[in-house]
Amino acid sequence: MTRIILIGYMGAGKTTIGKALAQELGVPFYDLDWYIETRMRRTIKQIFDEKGEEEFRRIEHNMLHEVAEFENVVVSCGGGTPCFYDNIDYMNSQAQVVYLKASPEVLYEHLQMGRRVRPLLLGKSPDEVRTFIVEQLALREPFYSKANYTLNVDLLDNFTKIQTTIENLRKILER
Ligand SMILES: Nc1ncnc2c1ncn2[C@@H]1O[C@H](COP(=O)(O)OP(=O)(O)OP(=O)(O)O)[C@@H](O)[C@H]1O
Ligand SMILES: O=C(O)C1=C[C@@H](O)[C@@H](O)[C@H](O)C1
Ligand SMILES: [Mg+2]
Repeated sequence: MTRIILIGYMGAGKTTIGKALAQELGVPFYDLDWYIETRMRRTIKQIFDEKGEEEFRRIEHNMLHEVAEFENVVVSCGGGTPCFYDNIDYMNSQAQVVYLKASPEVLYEHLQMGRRVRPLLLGKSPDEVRTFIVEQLALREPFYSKANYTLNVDLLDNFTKIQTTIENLRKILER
């Protein structure tokens, strides 16, 4: 049985790498943010706006328990998922959990790509976003580093190297 969960800060590449890894392993891919959006029929931003972060975290916790019980899957989490409730311990008990570790500089670069709305970064200037990443990453690192595997993705920072990331992941997971 293959059950792999990717965690890490916003922009680390959980969705990008997760999707590609699932395709290679021939198993379904679930992105927890997308799963929540489909189940709630609301975007993550709408949930934050309408219900607040605390309620979002409660929904996220419940939905994590749904997807982490599927068999033969790759799941990518939201950036904050491991940092609330007992989510990280629960994930470690259910799956091979991989922390995609990236420096604030690489995270910042990634967050400039794509057009995804990230409620926690809205309304911040580039400098404020940089400072926010450094400070929040320091607070979250103790949770992320509990993952039973860690892969540093700083050196794998371009599109062709996404394949190298997948190969490295398969090696450490022996999949
Ligand atoms: N190894 C990589 N090399 C180059 N670009 C990457 C790499 N990983 C991710 N990216 C790019 O960085 C951006 C953010 O990646 P992605 O959306 O997968 O991050 P995430 O961890 O899922 O973020 P979030 O927590 O906000 O959902 C994307 O545009 C993606 O193409
Ligand atoms: O880092 C976070 O706390 C978040 C990351 C996103 O994936 C979403 O789950 C949401 O925007 C919150
Ligand atoms: Mg994502």
